[in-house]
Amino acid sequence: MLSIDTAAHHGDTQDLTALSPEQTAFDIRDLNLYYDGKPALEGISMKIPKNQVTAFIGPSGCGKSTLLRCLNRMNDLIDGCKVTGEIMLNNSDIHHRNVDVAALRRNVGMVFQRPNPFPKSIYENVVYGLRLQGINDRRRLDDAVEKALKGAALWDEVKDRLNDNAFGLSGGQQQRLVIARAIAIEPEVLLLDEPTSALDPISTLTIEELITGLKRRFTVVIVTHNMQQAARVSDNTAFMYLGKLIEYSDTNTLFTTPAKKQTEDYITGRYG
Ligand SMILES: Nc1ncnc2c1ncn2[C@@H]1O[C@H](COP(=O)(O)OP(=O)(O)OP(=O)(O)O)[C@@H](O)[C@H]1O
Repeated sequence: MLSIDTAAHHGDTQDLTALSPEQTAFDIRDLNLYYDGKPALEGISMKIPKNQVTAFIGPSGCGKSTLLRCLNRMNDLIDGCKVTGEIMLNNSDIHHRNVDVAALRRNVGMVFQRPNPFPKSIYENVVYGLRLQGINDRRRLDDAVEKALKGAALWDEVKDRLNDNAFGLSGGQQQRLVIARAIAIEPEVLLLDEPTSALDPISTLTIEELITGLKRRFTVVIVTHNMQQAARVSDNTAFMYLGKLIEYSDTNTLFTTPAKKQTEDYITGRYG
């Protein structure tokens, strides 16, 4: 029996291979990725369900962040990076030549390990993406700020100082501000790359609670080093090792009755 508690957020087991197109956010098909000819992802196929939290876990260097970055084509920015295979989002491959990559990245937002607010007011951080879209109507922006900050569980802490510089916030508040900035433009998907690894335990807990709430409006994909975190926040977990997807199932099954010995060895702390 493994000691990780997955009871908090999960219902029944689910068969992730049997998701219908309507239930599926990403359908990844035989994805391979090479950095300067060296494989970093090999033959990844998986369906990531809509409005759930899916976690990527595995030892350092196994390809978690690389796979996450594939989902909004952030790897395009890396020289020498080559991708083969398909990633279907809303029934079309995000690699298709007609895809507007900027629009894709608006629809598939990303939050990184270290909070990266802009050197601007709290308010201007949140409305940044809206202003880029040409929205300047004060009432509309005010409403969006309130909605996004409430959605990021930060409103009560900052509502009386929206014009203060974002750098005056704590690290945990800055990370929630960055999440507010990402959700203000109403993406379908939020990618979180180790969003709490630079935060203290209390801020980590606040963000974990927030993530659980976010899935009502967004599909969430999170990379985490922390297995307890994956167990606490995610509905589904993918265990990766050396660029391969070793096992992928609902979180409860993966942590209580893993099908593969490699998964069991990892979650029981035998390596990694
Ligand atoms: N920009 C890059 N150029 C070349 N190789 C890279 C690049 N980014 C990652 N890699 C390599 O790809 C492999 C997977 O790295 P990746 O960062 O995706 O793993 P990870 O599981 O997220 O690791 P960690 O948990 O340490 O962040 C590693 O061997 C890494 O060295």
